[in-house]
Amino acid sequence: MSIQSTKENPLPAKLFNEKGELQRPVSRFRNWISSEPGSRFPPEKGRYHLYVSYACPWAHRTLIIRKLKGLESIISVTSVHFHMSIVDSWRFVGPDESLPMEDVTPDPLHPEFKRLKELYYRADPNYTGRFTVPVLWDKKTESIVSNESSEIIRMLYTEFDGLLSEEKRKVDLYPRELRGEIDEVNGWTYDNINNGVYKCGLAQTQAAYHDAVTALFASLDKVEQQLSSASKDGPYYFGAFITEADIRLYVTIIRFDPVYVALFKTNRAMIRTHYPYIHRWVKHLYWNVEAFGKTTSFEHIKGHYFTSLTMLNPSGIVPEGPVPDILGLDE
Ligand SMILES: N[C@@H](CCC(=O)N[C@@H](CS)C(=O)NCC(=O)O)C(=O)O
Repeated sequence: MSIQSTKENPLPAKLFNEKGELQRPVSRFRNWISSEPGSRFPPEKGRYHLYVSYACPWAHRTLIIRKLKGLESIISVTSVHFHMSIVDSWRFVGPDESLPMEDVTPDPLHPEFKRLKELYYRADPNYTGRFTVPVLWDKKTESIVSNESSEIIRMLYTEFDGLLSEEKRKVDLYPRELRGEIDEVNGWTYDNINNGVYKCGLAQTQAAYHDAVTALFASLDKVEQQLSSASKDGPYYFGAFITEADIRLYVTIIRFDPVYVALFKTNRAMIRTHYPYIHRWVKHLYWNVEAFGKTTSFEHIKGHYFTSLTMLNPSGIVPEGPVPDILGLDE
């Protein structure tokens, strides 16, 4: 069976395989900021700008690291409006629009730009891919360093360390002794959880949905197990300190009950009722660790998914529940 792009499913047909399963395209701009001598993109204060959406889980990763590493005064940020057009992608807010959260402004570098796609065309007039966030922009060469979040976060871990305080330099989110485990966890977390929820929501056949939702909940069970055994050493995925595994998982789990359960039909269970260890872990990060809580906006998150993915929610109505979006630490 081949999947066609239709009014009901306006996403391009090439995003799906013949089984109706979502195939996320690979990112096109894959340069690295590097402190190596002679590097094309050396770390410099004020040179780079991150374009994000507070709604987007991939962009959310970069916002968390920027705060954890204390890069706020080194890398500036702009968030787009939470509404994403399926055809034209993200837009900047207008000068008179006011949305929650910091840095939701017109493009400060190109005030004439209305949409994120103009940035992509500035970097490459022949660009043909999707216009995704995050984008790490180089002000000096007016080009995109990278639009792949998994690589942007790793640049931010170490490449700016020469500009940071001793305390921030010590923040190590990818410690040598855990790299093997983190990479192993990343593989199935990405396939079955981060991208897995999208595979559930955008599946074009019952079988594709069933396979995705089964893999998703089997992986959540595995995470629950891990957090239960790590909890004797501390509140994080590997116990005592935050690593990349916490960041990659958080951005999906924080959106799970408020969005994915309803919109993506991941409703075999909710985190708050069925996964006590995951629930405790996510509440701790949200309430106690600023880099997580202060970069999370339920207005952007709910507004985005329920009004943008109109093929799943044609009325664009944003559900009021669950109430509250996240429970308190002792609830
Ligand atoms: N591989 C990319 C994926 C980013 C991505 O898919 N972002 C979505 C938002 S959650 C997007 O901007 N989509 C716009 C579009 O497809 O038009 C990354 O991790 O950086």
